[in-house]
Amino acid sequence: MSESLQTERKNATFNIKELTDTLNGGPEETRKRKQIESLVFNTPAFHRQDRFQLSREEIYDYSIKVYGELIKLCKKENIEIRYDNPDYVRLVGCIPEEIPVGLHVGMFSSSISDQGTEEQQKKWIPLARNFKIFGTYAQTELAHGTFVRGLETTATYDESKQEFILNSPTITSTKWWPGFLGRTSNHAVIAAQLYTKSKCYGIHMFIVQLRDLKDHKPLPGVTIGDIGDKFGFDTVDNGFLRLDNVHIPRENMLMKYAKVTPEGKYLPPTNAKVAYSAMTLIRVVLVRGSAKALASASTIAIRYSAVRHQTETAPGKEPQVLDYVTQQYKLFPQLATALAFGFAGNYMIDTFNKIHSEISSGQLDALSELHGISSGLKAYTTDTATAGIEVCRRACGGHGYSNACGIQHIYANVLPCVTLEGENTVMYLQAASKVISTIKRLEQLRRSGMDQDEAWNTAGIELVQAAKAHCHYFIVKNYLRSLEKLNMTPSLRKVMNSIALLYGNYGIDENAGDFLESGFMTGEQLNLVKAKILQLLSEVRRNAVAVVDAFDFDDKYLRSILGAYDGDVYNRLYNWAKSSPLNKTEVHSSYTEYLQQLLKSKL
Ligand SMILES: CCCCCCC/C=C/C(=O)SCCNC(=O)CCNC(=O)[C@H](O)C(C)(C)COP(=O)(O)OP(=O)(O)OC[C@H]1O[C@@H](n2cnc3c(N)ncnc32)[C@H](O)[C@@H]1OP(=O)(O)O
Ligand SMILES: Cc1cc2nc3c(=O)[nH]c(=O)nc-3n(C[C@H](O)[C@H](O)[C@H](O)COP(=O)(O)OP(=O)(O)OC[C@H]3O[C@@H](n4cnc5c(N)ncnc54)[C@H](O)[C@@H]3O)c2cc1C
Repeated sequence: MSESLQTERKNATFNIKELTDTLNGGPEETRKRKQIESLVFNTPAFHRQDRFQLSREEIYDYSIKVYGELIKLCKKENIEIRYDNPDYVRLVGCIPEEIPVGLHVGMFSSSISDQGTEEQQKKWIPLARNFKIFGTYAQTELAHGTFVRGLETTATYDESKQEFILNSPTITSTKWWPGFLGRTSNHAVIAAQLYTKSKCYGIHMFIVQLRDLKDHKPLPGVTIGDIGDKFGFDTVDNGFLRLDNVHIPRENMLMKYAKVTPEGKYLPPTNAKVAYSAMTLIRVVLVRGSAKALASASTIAIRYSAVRHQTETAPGKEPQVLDYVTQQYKLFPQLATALAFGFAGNYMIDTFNKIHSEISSGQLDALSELHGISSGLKAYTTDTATAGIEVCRRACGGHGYSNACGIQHIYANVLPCVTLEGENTVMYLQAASKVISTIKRLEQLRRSGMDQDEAWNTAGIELVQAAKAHCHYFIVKNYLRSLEKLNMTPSLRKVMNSIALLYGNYGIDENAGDFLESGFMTGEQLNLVKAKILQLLSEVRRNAVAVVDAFDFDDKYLRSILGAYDGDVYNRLYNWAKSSPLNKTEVHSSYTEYLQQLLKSKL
């Protein structure tokens, strides 16, 4: 155990377990979480030491193995695989890899349970829940992702056969990006333009079988594969799919809201956007996912910054880098943001569950509001967390650039979230319409003679800025309100208040221009904010390691040599480097192959 970390933990002014329980929702929730997590951390199949030395194909193969192990574990422990089962969420939440079950449960199954009729749910949900089929959610196409109404895949109703014919009419209509589509899934919920009696009724969802259940070969009319290497998400076979007049029964259209009768008559839903419900669920999940990712990166960087000593500030005295105010200004706001986003994630999940049960009973009034706030918070938290995770990585200096740091994998897994489930700019624009000052701007543009679309586009930058400000304001308000409602000992509350005040003041300092421009604050007041930040950094310093310890991440989850709980960084780093495949032999074969000839040749 690193002496520096031991001292940090001894100096803490609050009870770490109390904060862990507070963040988990109580000691019983902590107990349940740790009990469930131990199932994963004690199953060797979930932890390959050489995971980051595997080829893309080996990693995919490994992810499918983990998929199978997870299903076996859930069956053995009688944990129902549902996104609304807390034990399942705890279990899958401690596996740091993106594995196929996420999309199968979080989008394929949830689309059917949210948008399928009773009969359709009775037929498909047991198959999905018992993994008799593997599904994905195939909406995005080669040429369209954001513009859902512009998708080109067609589903044309043939009333003589009472079937839909699914077709990819153009190269641009090829489904492109859906997770676990390329190699894994044998079914998909497919978004397609519905045609009946030669009329188009827009995007609807259809269950389509893609592969034979006996030998997993693509069915007739199905061309399918992986889209190739990506920036990250290397366990995921994001795929492409072309459909050449694939026939499916009429009953495969998800018809809880919109319907097509056997005679081909279209019966519209009360709100067409209910078809988008699967996206809303994942946007809600991504808010909490961003908090967890930033908390993980903060844990690694703050522990390492307590272990790392650098530069003599006095003869013979080399301080911990965590004592540098610049290092505190990098890391403590990330820690505060992770906590703020955690509370925002809790709010989002609670709000989603409340509105989701209303929607399930047919009350769709709050659908648009849920869409607005979930889109805005998804955009704001994924943007901010992605940037903050990189700040944490850079704060680890040279070893932050080694894969031994562990932050790279967190970053690579969070980075696509600024795009998937709705490209963030477009998502901000879903919340901006609620912001009064921007509306005034739009009205001014309209009065100048612009039409709505042109005015909206011209005001786009301000709309996005307004949406960000709205989301930031909401998160600060929700953070403070959440702390007020929590029972905490005075010592813990003091620490949490300092961190929350740091988050608020840091946000003002980061956006000082807006506060000045809007007249909300003077230059003098902004100087007071900067002074307050310095004071708060000093207050947080003493407890920073104890606060990240309270996140209670297992070393097997963090997979970080720099951020391990015991802080034994240098020994581990040396042994990790020595175990690199490149060091298998004293002399690498490239010497005899190439270097030796170079040395001998007369260049
Ligand atoms: C744990 C599981 C791991 C999963 C890993 C993640 C896998 C990734 C999956 C994906 O990426 S799936 C594909 C995601 N794609 C998108 O997010 C596409 C983004 N684009 C859209 O959502 C829509 O195109 C749009 C930008 C919202 C615009 O939609 P549309 O053009 O149809 O809207 P308008 O005709 O302009 O009408 C706006 C009107 O509709 C309301 N609305 C829009 N979307 C929703 C919704 N999801 N829910 C409810 N309401 C919605 C919107 O509020 C407007 O209402 P009013 O203001 O007019 O009342
Ligand atoms: C890792 C990963 C996993 C994915 N998994 C799935 C999946 O499982 N299923 C699925 O269906 N899809 C999936 N996707 C696709 C994803 O949902 C889309 O990429 C996403 O919705 C963005 O759409 P796009 O790619 O068309 O981006 P575009 O919209 O083409 O974005 C390009 C640029 O255009 C800008 N832009 C676009 N429209 C507007 C506008 N109206 N106003 C202002 N600016 C605009 C954007 O802001 C952006 O800067 C995945 C993507 C990734 C990266």
